[in-house]
Amino acid sequence: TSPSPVKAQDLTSQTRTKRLVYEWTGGTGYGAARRSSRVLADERARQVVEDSLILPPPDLVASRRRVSPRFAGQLSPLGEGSKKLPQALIIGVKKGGTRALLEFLRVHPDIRAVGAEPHFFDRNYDNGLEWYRELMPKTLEGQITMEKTPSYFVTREAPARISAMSRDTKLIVVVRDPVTRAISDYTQTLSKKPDIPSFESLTFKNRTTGLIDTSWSAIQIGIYAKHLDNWLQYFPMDQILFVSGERLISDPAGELGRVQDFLGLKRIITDKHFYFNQTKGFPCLKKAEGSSKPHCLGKTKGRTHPNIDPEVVQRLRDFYRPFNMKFYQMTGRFFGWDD
Ligand SMILES: Nc1ncnc2c1ncn2[C@@H]1O[C@H](COP(=O)(O)OS(=O)(=O)O)[C@@H](OP(=O)(O)O)[C@H]1O
Repeated sequence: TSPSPVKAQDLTSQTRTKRLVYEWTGGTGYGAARRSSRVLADERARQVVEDSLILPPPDLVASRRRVSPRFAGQLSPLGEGSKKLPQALIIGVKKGGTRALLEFLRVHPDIRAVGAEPHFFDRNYDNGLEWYRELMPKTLEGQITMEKTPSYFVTREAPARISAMSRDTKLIVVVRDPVTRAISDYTQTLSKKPDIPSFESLTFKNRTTGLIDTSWSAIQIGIYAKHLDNWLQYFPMDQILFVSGERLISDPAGELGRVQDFLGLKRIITDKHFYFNQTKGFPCLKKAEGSSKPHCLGKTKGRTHPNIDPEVVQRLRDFYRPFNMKFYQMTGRFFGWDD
């Protein structure tokens, strides 16, 4: 089959992204002031990032699939309404707090969301938009359809594909301190594969020189500024909202206020909807969507992290600092990860 227009567009984007990434890694001046061997090592690492950031093409599913029951969304009253493509997406980041945000947003009567992660714009794109639309819950006039798939944020093709669906799609990214995010990511993998090497050994290409292995996805995902560059080729900044993963825990109502404003919704989700569950150690909902009972997220959310060698944590903090600074500059928000 001949390539679709979207794929041709993707290729142009790849070239453009590479050029841009090159320009800003060379031109920001971050690190130029203190050119220690560590900084030089970081520069080398950034070069590696530039080459490896373009993630491998997704494992596209060729055949049209039947919609699985686990995708079944919420029903509108009396099952009325129609299925629409999402107008807003939570695109990342993995382990940022994306499930908490979606569960909290579902409390809003004007939001209808798919529970499972459709992975349409990365793994299932070849299934086509109709397949995607079928996954969505029915909505009434004025309601917003949403889904969350955290891997979109680091998928090279995702911005062009989402823009091809609708240039007006609103994008939400929950970001979290990249060092804690990496440890959280590792903790999740460890829970499934207990025999993997230690976090410390996976972090470095060479522990003696301190060269960080930026090809390890746990590290690469946290280079937010670089991934964001790719999105900015297709979407203006005011169409992307950044939610602080830390604030989502310390002040969920505050962050939900910002999200409701961004989506053009009345601020219905407020402080009254949350309580802090001491046992869970996280905010929970007093009443989940469609229920009268309190609801905390499940056991896979809020895992205990292993202790990581403090020197390795410090090395990672040093590595991420210039990328974080760039990210604060781009988004106009200070996330406070480098205090
Ligand atoms: N209210 C509430 N309850 C439980 N957990 C919360 C909450 N708010 C944010 N978080 C944080 O969400 C982290 C998991 O992020 P994601 O849901 O984005 O993970 S995933 O990418 O979908 O696997 C998860 O990471 P870990 O603590 O490392 O497990 C939590 O820290």
